[in-house]
Amino acid sequence: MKLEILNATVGYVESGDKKKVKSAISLEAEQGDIIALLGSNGVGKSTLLRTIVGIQPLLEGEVRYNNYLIDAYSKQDWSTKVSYVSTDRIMAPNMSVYDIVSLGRFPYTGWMGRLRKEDVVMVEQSMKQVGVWNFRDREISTLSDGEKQRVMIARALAQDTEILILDEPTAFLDLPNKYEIIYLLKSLARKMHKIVIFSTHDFNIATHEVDKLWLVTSELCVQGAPEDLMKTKDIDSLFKSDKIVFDIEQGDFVSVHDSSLFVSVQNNTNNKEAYLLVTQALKRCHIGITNDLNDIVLTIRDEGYCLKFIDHETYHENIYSLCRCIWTLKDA
Ligand SMILES: Nc1ncnc2c1ncn2[C@@H]1O[C@H](COP(=O)(O)OP(=O)(O)OP(=O)(O)O)[C@@H](O)[C@H]1O
Repeated sequence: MKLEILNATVGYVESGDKKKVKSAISLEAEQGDIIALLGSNGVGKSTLLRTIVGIQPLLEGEVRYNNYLIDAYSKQDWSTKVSYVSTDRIMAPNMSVYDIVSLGRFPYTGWMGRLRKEDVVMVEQSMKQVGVWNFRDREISTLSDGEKQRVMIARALAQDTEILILDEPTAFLDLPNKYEIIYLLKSLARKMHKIVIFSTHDFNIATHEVDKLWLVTSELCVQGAPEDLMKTKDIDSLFKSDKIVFDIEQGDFVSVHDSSLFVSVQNNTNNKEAYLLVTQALKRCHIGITNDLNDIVLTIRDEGYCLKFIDHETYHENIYSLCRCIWTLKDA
């Protein structure tokens, strides 16, 4: 199973005119891959995903699946190969979870078709697999965002396709739910050998949880393991800003700033965490860290924090109070 996008241009057609959003897209996905599509706002991620699904026309180039152009597949046939979870709101809020998931069987039954025995098996199996079986009789509008997202994944799973495409499946979810959805998608790729492609703005999830990135920016379109794109520095181009820069040690974008004040930090405790938290707070306050003991000296003690500058010492029970004091020095 291989999906190939070859020198493609994606966009939309307005009053008969082709409006290009992104050109020169060459990417591929293989069976068992979980791929995060990363790119800045408006670069064309959703447009690309909708083009693969067949909702928007491909303007130039080719999209192939198992060597065949996707246009060679009938609409019906393609819907047995690709399922799609969009960001659109569910149009029928009164429908039950069971009925929504059953819609996933449309390529096999037709929109109004009755579910056959094998359809029922697939619908129920999908609900159990993603953990929505217990609310099968609830109206979709009564579910939380995390639960709704699971239902939409169950619907896509019931469609029984080799490729699963999701547009921002973790948007609006809290951290535990984000990770639960990503672990679920990972298991669909690994255990069910599907191709899973999802767009996201969750940089940390994309770089720490997936096998491969499709990185699309206004200048480039590249693919590879997150670390490959860190090595080539392509990842740096994701956000063009003088406020943030990619830090390879942290594996994340960090804010950049010029420090006008420097502090030497002494840790008089055996607690490494205390040191890490203090240095994190100093960075947040845009304070530089130095080894020069002639500067301001901050001593971490078991009972709190001592800040010494010139011949003046202040004591602080917590980091909040310490930071407020440092701010006054910075402003002085
Ligand atoms: N059918 C359409 N009609 C008009 N404009 C469109 C259409 N489809 C896409 N666009 C425009 O194409 C550009 C890319 O949109 P798209 O939603 O693909 O970006 P995106 O990378 O997914 O953005 P985001 O990260 O903000 O979701 C936008 O400027 C959008 O307004």
